[in-house]
Amino acid sequence: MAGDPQEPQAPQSQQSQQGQQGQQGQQGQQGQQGQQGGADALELLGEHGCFAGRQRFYRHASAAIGLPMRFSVFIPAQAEKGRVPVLFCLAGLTCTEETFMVKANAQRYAAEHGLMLVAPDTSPRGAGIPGEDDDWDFGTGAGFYLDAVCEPWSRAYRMESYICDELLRIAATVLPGDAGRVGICGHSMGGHGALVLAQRHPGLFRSVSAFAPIAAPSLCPWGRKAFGAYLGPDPQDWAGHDASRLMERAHCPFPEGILIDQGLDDGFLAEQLHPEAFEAACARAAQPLTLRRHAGYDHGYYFITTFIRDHIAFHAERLRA
Ligand SMILES: N[C@@H](CCC(=O)N[C@@H](CS)C(=O)NCC(=O)O)C(=O)O
Repeated sequence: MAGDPQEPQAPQSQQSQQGQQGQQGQQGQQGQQGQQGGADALELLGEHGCFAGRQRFYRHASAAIGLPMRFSVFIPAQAEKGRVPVLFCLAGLTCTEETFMVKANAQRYAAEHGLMLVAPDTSPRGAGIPGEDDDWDFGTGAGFYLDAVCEPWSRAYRMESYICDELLRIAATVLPGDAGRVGICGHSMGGHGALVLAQRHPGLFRSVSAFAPIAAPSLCPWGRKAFGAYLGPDPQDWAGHDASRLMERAHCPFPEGILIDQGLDDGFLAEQLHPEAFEAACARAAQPLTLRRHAGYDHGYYFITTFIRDHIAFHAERLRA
């Protein structure tokens, strides 16, 4: 369990989480950074056998956030033979680094395809910012996967840098991920994160999908509340962090398509999610989009686990080369 620090029972070859790059196959430019100075040292909090691979939970001192951060990773058995493609899995409001791994059943399909899964926490924790724990949809558990520019949030709420610089580097150096084959998916706030980070960092992420994403945060209460505090009161300043507004000014950033699943019994759909705005933006941008609307499914993980197999296969196909 991620919340219980325990003595790791890692195999001998994995007890040190640094300096094993040479055994994990080829490493790219980012691998060089991971070897210097021990800045990316990881503390193994828990490890479990899972579909012939390893499910691990880590804590580390995050330079991007300035606080300890936790993340989880599923390493498939294929990593014993060399670097493997990586899929970042971003969870929604109130979730932790544990939620997706425990509830989505993604490991079963990631093991089949040889994909490594990385699930970060959903915000910094314990930043000491007044009000950070007051609301379930803002502050702790609600980092929105962006770098805040407004004080006091900008002191720690830097989830975009954390994921795109720090965690990606760790995944491809200390861990056996391939920096050239990285995809991103997410749920709700994490779906927003996936659609936005993929568009903001097209060189990093080669595939993108989402479950019930907050697809037009400028238009919904969750997004307005978070963006207003993290990015400032002027909605003009939010355009670069809104999946639909980014797509409106793009031209087919993902020629191999984007996959979104949305439950039609989702209680947040009408007020918070706005997939139709992203759909319209994709049409304008000539971006292929598969947006599947499913009667009878709500916002939760029973919905996600129903369709996770398709998302893992979608990413595996695009990350294979
Ligand atoms: N405010 C409610 C709703 C939060 C919620 O639905 N969070 C979604 C993401 S937006 C989630 O994935 N929750 C975790 C779960 O369903 O296990 C709560 O605190 O439970």
